[in-house]
Amino acid sequence: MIIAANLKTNLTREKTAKYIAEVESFLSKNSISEEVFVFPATSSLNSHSGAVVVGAQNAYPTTNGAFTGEIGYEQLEEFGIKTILIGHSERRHIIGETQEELVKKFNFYKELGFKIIYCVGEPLEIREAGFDSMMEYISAQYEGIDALYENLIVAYEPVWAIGTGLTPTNEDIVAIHAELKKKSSAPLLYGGSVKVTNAAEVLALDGVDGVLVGSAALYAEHFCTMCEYAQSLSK
Ligand SMILES: O=C[C@H](O)COP(=O)(O)O
Repeated sequence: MIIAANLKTNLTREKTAKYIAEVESFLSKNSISEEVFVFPATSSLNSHSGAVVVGAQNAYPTTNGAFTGEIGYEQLEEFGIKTILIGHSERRHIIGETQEELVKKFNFYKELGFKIIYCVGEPLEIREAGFDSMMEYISAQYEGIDALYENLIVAYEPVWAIGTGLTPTNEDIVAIHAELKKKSSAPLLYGGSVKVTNAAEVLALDGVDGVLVGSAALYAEHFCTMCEYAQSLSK
């Protein structure tokens, strides 16, 4: 299974290094062989070797150049980063990235062979419009994306469940994942208010190949416990 921590705009470089070391040591002591990813803030990226795969939360589709405030492949390559999150709801809805921009980013990092965790998910008003409208909205987020890309992982994250403590019902997660599995056979993660208290339940659901965790992952101990749950449930 796949357990991913998105640290968002949290933790300093020093605290991130400690965090990754703690997770690494836990995985090793407990012989955990699940796929574990950590996405630190850009300023905390660093080279890492071990079981934890460190990825970028974002990067611009360029090797280098005049793109003030952005980083490109050259800055990722320095640290051996070959994994990237694309399409996270905070990038879509807060930063305002369009599908067209995400497609460019996807294609650029795909060409470089990156592992891509591509996020999709609907806001509350779309969810309230019913299942068909919701699936139509999510389908549009697959437009221009190579769903057959061999290094693709998809994360379904309802926008209204992110950082809110709200989650869809288990039945809803299973139903939506079943629909999304028709679009891509890539591993499919669930994200949105996954905590140490519900992670085992979510991980056990049909069609859930792992979780993408934000707030709760900031506690290394909680994140490690989720990795342990994944190991014991491994399917
Ligand atoms: O990338 C992670 C998701 O945005 C989930 O965040 P959350 O666990 O704080 O709800």
